[in-house]
Amino acid sequence: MASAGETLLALGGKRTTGQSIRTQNAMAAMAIANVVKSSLGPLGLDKMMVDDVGDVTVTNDGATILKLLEVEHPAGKVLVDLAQLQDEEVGDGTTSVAIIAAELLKAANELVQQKLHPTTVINGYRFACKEAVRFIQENLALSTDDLDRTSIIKAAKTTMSSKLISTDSDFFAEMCVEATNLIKVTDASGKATFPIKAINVLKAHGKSSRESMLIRGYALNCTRASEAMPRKIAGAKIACLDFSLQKSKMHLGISVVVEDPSKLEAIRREEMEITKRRIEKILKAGANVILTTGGIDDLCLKQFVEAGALAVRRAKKVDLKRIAKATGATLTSSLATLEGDDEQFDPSLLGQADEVVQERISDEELVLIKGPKARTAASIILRGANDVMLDEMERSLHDALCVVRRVLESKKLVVGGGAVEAALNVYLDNFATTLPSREQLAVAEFANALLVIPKTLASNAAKDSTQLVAKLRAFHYKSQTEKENSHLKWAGLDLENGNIRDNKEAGILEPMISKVKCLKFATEAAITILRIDDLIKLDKVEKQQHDDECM
Ligand SMILES: Nc1ncnc2c1ncn2[C@@H]1O[C@H](COP(=O)(O)OP(=O)(O)OP(=O)(O)O)[C@@H](O)[C@H]1O
Repeated sequence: MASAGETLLALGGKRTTGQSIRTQNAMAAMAIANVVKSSLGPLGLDKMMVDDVGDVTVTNDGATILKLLEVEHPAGKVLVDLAQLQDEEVGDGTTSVAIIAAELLKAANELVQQKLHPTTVINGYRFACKEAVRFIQENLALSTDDLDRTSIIKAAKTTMSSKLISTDSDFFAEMCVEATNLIKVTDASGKATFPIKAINVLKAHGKSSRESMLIRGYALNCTRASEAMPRKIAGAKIACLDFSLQKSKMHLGISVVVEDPSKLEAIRREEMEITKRRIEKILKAGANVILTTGGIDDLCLKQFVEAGALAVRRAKKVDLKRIAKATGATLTSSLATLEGDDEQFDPSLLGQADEVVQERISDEELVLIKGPKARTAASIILRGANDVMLDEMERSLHDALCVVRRVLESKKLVVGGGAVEAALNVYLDNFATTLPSREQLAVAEFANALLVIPKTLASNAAKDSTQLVAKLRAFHYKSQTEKENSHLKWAGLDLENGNIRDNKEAGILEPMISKVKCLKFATEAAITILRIDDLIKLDKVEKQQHDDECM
């Protein structure tokens, strides 16, 4: 039987409308946010996820937790997508965005229950979000002049404070800032960008995380194909190939009928000759380092050894793409020319680097491409006890790299530890009273919903959240109403001591873009779900019945 708000469809399915669907969606969003809530902040805890084949993931990253949850509820899925979006756009703040969105939705649902039209709530939320972003940009952002290397390191440390590597955050923050600076690219207009995908992160079992290292250059987790090849090549000319240098075989489905048995040997020889000729062409173009995604036959290795070249087989395609970008090479998938005649390998396809060398780093042999000509490159080798730990270290490092990049690109920071949320709460609360329309209620609820962040941070740190947040609001009220106390706008939570402190001085800094995007995305997601007032769910077609019909 259908429950209240649900009607049965003639087609075979269910339709849920009005308040019932709104409450259902808000509850689903809250359920999802509650999963990640306890992982927020420096004293938040980790989650252990075990998938259907028994793979274990231990993480504190909101986006990863939500991705692994396999949420089925449509409104819940919006929240999962929201966290992914924040992850892609900013890299950090994924837990916060899910929590704020769920809180906004809960508040909106209550307003609608009090007979405020959803459209009014939506307008109020949009208005409040716009005003909040403006307030952050004008009053809460730390200007470019205050930014130096230490501030960037502090921002990286803040994002790592909640992660597994928090105890070594000084060490890793330095490493992230150095690595990001290494891959700086300045375009023609003089604008600097930091494509952090160019940083290759390798993971190696064993030793402690402190023994992780940064390498200037691209580290390829492969060794040279033969011991007879040189270990080091200076003035490297690099060919990046996406095909095998093995005995060439006929394509599948092609058959050659040979009537004369003596011709068989000739065919075999020619098969080998084709590859030999290819290698000759590559070497003739000037290549002395050959990297390929495919295999290299032992017979062909001889040619490389004789030419004094260094060849690497079975490299990952993604690595070769990055090496090609860094050295100015072109990843070549065949030697065929457009004219269709004989195969060619043009010297312009080669990339250049100061040196390519095989070195023993930690316990492994790696091929390093040092001083690439087109762009600089950086690699980080992570050390850790086991896979689970290394994976989480990689995720945390990724978050920190994203934060460093954002700070370097936008050059704006805000203070963390609930400072921004509390300041916005006080400001929007006052701002709401100046609005003579119904939207006033929605703006006030928006302001209240933001307090979920300091409240959760405090309760995760086992502190009295009600008292702490009240104290924090009082500080921010003073900062906004008394000119001589304006420095109190940097007041945030001191979670270790359960107090309020100047978080700017304490070095709890976050990129401004992370907060701004977090607010914008959370508001948009809440609005998307709030707009729904009808859910039509069709019944699944019974497979058994379908099979019977087919028989
Ligand atoms: N030392 C600190 N003292 C007080 N608050 C802190 C401290 N370090 C971080 N925070 C706060 O913790 C929150 C960030 O927590 P966390 O890193 O767990 O979540 P997230 O960044 O939202 O999501 P994720 O890291 O999972 O993508 C921010 O609000 C930040 O201001």
